[in-house]
Amino acid sequence: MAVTLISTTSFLNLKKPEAHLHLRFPHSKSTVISTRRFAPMAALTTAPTIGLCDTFSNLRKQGKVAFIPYITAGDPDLSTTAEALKVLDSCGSDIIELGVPYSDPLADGPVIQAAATRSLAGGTNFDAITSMLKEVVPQLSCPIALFTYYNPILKRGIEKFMSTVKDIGVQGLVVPDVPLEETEVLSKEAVKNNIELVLLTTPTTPVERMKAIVEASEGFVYLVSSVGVTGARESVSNRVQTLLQDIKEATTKPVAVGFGISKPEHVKQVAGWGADGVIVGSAMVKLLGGAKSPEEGLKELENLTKSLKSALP
Ligand SMILES: O=P(O)(O)OC[C@@H](O)[C@@H](O)c1c[nH]c2ccccc12
Repeated sequence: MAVTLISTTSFLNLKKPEAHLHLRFPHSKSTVISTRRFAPMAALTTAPTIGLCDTFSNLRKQGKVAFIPYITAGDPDLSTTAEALKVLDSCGSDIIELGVPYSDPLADGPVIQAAATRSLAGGTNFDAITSMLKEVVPQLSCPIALFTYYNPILKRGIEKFMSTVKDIGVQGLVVPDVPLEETEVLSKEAVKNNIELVLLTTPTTPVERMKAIVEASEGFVYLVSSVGVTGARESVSNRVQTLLQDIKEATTKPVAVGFGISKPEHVKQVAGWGADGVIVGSAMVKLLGGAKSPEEGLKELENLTKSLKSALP
């Protein structure tokens, strides 16, 4: 079973990595946003999950669009996260994006920032997440998307980080605050560990930079639908349609759209514009983090997933 640890590159075109501490994600042109997987083992084992790219090509053959939910690991706690992964998987998610909580999630809006704070306050750390994944991944039929910022990777060391996540069957990597210029370092280690490196492009990424990004992206290209941070929006900008066209002129790689998507009509619209996948985060996180009990959160997560998934071709 392969877990896809998707780590994004280069939301911010940061000449000096320390600069990102003063920048909000994503920005005006000046800070061009480029873009840069617990019970005893073998409890239930299924065939190894295919990778990101293969997941998309299988869906493409069936004329389907990937549904990719995001939740924050450890919010409200890791055992609920383990259950949530199974719920999302059984409700038909094609790739599940799981966030590693981080103290300075500059690309995240209030919902996901609060989830990260709760999770860290509850003692969640990277080792606990990977041991949970080691147990849960064999029970899932879809690759998990685990989301992390650059510091946790640097703190652990890129090589050690990559081999650790590979051991849980990870196939991809995405980090929102790493400069595109440093993508190469991640990419080399990623390839060595058979990890697909997913890169992101945004509405403010200049065409030439977007082309370099989609060229280097593995697995799929993440199109950030709107400027600003993550968070459910009332509507999805029509600009996504032209952004998708521009990207599809530059590459045949699958493109998944994220940011702001939270309703079936959003999902329908983005799929209708030609997206190969839709990513829904804050709307999911809000249900889990805001519920009176984990059971209630899981039930609401199931309902939202089913309603969004059913809106997809
Ligand atoms: O929360 P939204 O608006 O539905 O967007 C998806 C987003 O949550 C997920 O892909 C994500 C979580 N944290 C991020 C940081 C940067 C880019 C993307 C993300």
